[in-house]
Amino acid sequence: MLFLRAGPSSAAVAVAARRAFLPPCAAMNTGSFTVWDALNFRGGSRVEPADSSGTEEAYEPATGRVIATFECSGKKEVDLAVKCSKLAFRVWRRKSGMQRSRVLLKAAQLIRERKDEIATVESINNGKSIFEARLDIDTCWQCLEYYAGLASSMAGEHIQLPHGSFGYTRREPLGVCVGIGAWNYPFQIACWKSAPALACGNSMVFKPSPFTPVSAVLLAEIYAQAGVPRGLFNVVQGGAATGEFLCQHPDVAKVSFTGSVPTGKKIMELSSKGVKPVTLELGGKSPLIIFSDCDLENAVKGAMMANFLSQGEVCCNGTRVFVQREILDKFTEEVVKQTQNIKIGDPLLEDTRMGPLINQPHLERVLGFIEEAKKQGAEVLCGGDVYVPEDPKLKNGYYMRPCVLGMPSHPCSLAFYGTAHHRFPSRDLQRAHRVVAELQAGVCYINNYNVSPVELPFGGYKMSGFGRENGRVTIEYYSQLKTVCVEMGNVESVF
Ligand SMILES: C[N+](C)(C)CCCC=O
Repeated sequence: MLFLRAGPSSAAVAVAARRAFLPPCAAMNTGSFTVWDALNFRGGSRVEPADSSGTEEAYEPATGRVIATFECSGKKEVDLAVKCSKLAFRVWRRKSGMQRSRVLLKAAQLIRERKDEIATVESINNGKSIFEARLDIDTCWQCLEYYAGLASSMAGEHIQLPHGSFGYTRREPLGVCVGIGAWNYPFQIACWKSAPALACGNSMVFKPSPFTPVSAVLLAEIYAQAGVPRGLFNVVQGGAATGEFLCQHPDVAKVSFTGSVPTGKKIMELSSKGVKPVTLELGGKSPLIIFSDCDLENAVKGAMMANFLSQGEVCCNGTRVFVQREILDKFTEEVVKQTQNIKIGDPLLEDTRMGPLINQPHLERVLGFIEEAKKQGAEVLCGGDVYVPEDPKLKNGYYMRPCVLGMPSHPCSLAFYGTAHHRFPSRDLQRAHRVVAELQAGVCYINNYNVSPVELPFGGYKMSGFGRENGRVTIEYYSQLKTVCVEMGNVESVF
């Protein structure tokens, strides 16, 4: 179905006209999926943007096909989305926590019911295996359920003052929040940002990465179906220009971003002009420490989880693996063996465990990192080259064989980037906790890696950002505290 509003740009009209002649439904198969529907969502429906800051194409990484062509939202469209969001906020903020909770629970149930469909879209647009995409979607409905549970727990304090006077605090929502997502976990990021925001009584305008524009609109439809006020959760598509309009908008109260360090800095700079709080969930190149007293089998499994989820395109991956010398050879042998056994291929096949990288430039960048590491003395122990699957429809996909590098003792440019998260397997729990206390990292895993229970706060230290997603603490990042001071006696003026 196609929705148009008055006054779209000529480019948006052109896209809409093209869509009007195309079939309305999309086959959910590798090599044939195409999105004809509008990808912006505003005021409760899919819409073409009112103006444009450029045209983008989204790809299916497995085949290199264009699956969607869309207009990037311009200033006018961003204004309209924020306006809708502001109106919906006025309604939503007055709901009780229990009322908001019921809507979030309904949305969680809808995500569960549509899990396979959402995971399929995610797998096609991102390239990750369907097996993994389903696990991602599980953390999405869990996140909504978790914040539904917390929605009614937002409360203040009562504080007694002398002579019967008193004060109290109210925990209040911020207003229109902006979420800006990354391409590695498109639907998950939209949920991890919107669930706490909405639970606290905020509204949201969400901008997905232009590489993965498709699934956030499904979330918008789900929220609408679950009963949020029209305009509470809007989606604008676009790249840097659209992001800038959002960050600079005077009616935006907060920006939460997941993505690269340079873009995070830019977002912080733009938001600072309006003194807007930001949450930054940025990249990292985290160390993974393997102690010699570990359970080797679990340590190897942990190293695989730390490096190869989502084709290795994960912000908190443990890409620098430090292994105690006594077990280095055995550990390396096992990791190389298991890496070579990873089934690469069509992401929609049930037995595939690794799909293609997100796009051609990214593939070239990763291959370039490997070349650079080799120049610095690293030895390729397996993979690191382009992979061409046998299936002819995948021959233009962005595939690479997963790579294990034996690193020299001196640092490689490949390895040192930022600091996010650490983990190390050890049976000596005293040592584990002692080391954790010394690490400069937002998340530490002991005897596991890259698991994502929504009850636990997630985020980085230092260049990997600040603020947190998930966990109870995130309520504080989507709300503000109002203090009310009540005088029960006469005013004692100093004048
Ligand atoms: C779900 N993971 C694996 C913890 C990744 C979270 C998002 C980071 O890129």
